[in-house]
Amino acid sequence: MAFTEDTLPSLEAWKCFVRRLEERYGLREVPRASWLGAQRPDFLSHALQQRVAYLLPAAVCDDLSQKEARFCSISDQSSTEAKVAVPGAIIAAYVGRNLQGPSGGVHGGAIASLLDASIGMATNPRSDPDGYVTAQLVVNYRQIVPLGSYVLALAYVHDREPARRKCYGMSRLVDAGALAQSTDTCALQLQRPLEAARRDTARERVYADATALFVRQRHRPETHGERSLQTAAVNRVESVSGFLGAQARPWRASL
Ligand SMILES: CCCCCCCCCCCCCCCC(=O)SCCNC(=O)CCNC(=O)[C@H](O)C(C)(C)COP(=O)(O)OP(=O)(O)OC[C@H]1O[C@@H](n2cnc3c(N)ncnc32)[C@H](O)[C@@H]1OP(=O)(O)O
Repeated sequence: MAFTEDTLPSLEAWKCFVRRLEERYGLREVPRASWLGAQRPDFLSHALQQRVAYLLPAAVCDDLSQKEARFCSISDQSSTEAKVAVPGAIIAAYVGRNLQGPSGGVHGGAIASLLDASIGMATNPRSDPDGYVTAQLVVNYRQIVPLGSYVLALAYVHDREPARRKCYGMSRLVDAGALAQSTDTCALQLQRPLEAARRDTARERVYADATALFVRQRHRPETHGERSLQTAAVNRVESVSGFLGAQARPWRASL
């Protein structure tokens, strides 16, 4: 997949999303060297200014099948630092009518997928997006998610046992309110977990939460042809999007 200017989110949408995240959560991140910066100096300078480490816009949204998964990174793949796992992640997503479940709200599988993806993003180092896979995911559905909502999955890693290849994470799916409404669905990997991911805050409605065990694979499945890290990450995002889309269509047809 080629990364052209067209496949990136608009700078305005991104600025707006980051500003609102900062307002709500006091998000402050350390900038990285740039792969993206070479292509989009305006993105990089804004990222450096805002100190946001990483941006990974995804196509986990209403018109999943039409939307292309989009990806960009402001991390330096070759640096040692980039090999360090990120302990936090956020996915902002629009959950539309094509994700309707039997409850009349958003389908539980779509909710589980968002929670899983966010913990996966917090668990996997940028240098190795395929390293850890979900071994166990426990979801508590606390409130129906209304169709047509904007939601945030706030994830963090609370425990790692590298010797035993295990990593435990948690994520909360909360109402994004006005925070994400003017932006594309997107995701960020964070160098520090958000405090809000750890506990309920009075400010936001919690729709669901999940705990997960991720295990580092001993043997990787065969892949066809050589894949760059970027391609692997895009594939990962596409698979989450694809799952949500595939899940949604049969439900819509049967209702
Ligand atoms: C520039 C680029 C940037 C890109 C940056 C983007 C990042 C983008 C990230 C996106 C994130 C997407 C997130 C989606 C993630 C999936 O959806 S992955 C797909 C769903 N998961 C799977 O398909 C996994 C299938 N299962 C398996 O492959 C294997 O069972 C596993 C999980 C690898 C474990 O198998 P194994 O290696 O034989 O494990 P084994 O040695 O028996 O066990 C290791 C340890 O784990 C424990 N364990 C294993 N399984 C379990 C279990 N189910 N329950 C409890 N304990 C277990 C064992 O008890 C053992 O514990 P200790 O004895 O060491 O204490």
